[in-house]
Amino acid sequence: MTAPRLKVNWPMLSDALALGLVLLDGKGRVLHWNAWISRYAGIALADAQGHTLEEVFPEALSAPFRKAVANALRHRLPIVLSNVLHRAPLPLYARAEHRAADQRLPQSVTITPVAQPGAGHLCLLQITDTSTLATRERVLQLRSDRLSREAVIDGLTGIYNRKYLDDKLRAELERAQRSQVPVALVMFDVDSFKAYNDNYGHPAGDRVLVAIAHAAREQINRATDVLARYGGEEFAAVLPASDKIGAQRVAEKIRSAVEALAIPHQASSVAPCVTVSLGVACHDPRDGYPGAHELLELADRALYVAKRNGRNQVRWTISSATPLDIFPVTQR
Ligand SMILES: Nc1nc2c(ncn2[C@@H]2O[C@H](COP(=O)(O)OP(=O)(O)OP(=O)(O)O)[C@@H](O)[C@H]2O)c(=O)[nH]1
Repeated sequence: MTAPRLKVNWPMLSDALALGLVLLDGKGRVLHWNAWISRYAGIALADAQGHTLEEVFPEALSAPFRKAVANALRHRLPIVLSNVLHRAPLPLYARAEHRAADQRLPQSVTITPVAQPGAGHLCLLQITDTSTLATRERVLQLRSDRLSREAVIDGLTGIYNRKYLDDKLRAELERAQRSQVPVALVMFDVDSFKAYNDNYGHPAGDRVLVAIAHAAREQINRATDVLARYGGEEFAAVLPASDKIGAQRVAEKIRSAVEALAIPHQASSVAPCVTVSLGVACHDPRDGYPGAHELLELADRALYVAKRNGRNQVRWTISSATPLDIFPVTQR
């Protein structure tokens, strides 16, 4: 049994397609295009037939597109212009306001050489609208940006988290070694914070951490400085290209900014308000190459001395220090 023969109306069928079709002759002149192209180009087929695409779209076809069509006609090379590298080769617009703003429809274009007996070599262009793909890509990009941000940001205070600071400290120590510039680390910790939580409640304690983070951030001016919540009620700042004078100044500014917040703390063993103790470790590349862990330990040791000596103060040390080389900054 033979299959029933159907006389297909190809032009009608191509007009029903949800993609653009353009057929060019061997000289690159339009032989035919479908209704989809007429709609998005805003040009009737009759006005395009017999003209090259440069003549039809004098307002700029992308250079890679023109080259790809020429290669298809001259060397019979098929090509796909993906929307990643070539977002919109043809001036096609979904809406009039997009045309006014030259906001082209995102497209993917497939260019195929076609041998037509009796008519020489033709070239078929298929153009698909990739705007939904582009929207999905944008959404995925936004989501991925958000996830990358969340991975390095502390949820409570909005400043960087420990992981980011550890990475940054390692990178800055390497850079310090290469460029022979100093780098400093400040660690600070809220004084009598257990007593604060016990007295005012955990949510009030959280608000104090947020206020301290914001106050400290305002004291850190350089774009390359990084302030992080290092864990619990402990914070840290990496100060690239800072020597001990600069780092001591920043640490003292943080100390007095927290004091100036004047957050009442009746249960503190130090002052009637919330205070912080700070330890600074400065690294001069001429003293060798300490690891991040070593510098953190030095800053922590200085912080410990600040705590032991009465809190609400800054103590500092340098990377070539012996365990006893911890010096005061805060003047009393
Ligand atoms: N509200 C709040 N409290 C926290 C958070 N993380 C840690 N803490 C509390 O911080 C307190 C730290 O207590 P300690 O390590 O004893 O230190 P401290 O009481 O501040 O005493 P010094 O540091 O010696 O002045 C603990 O009670 C923790 O529960 C947090 O995210 N929010």
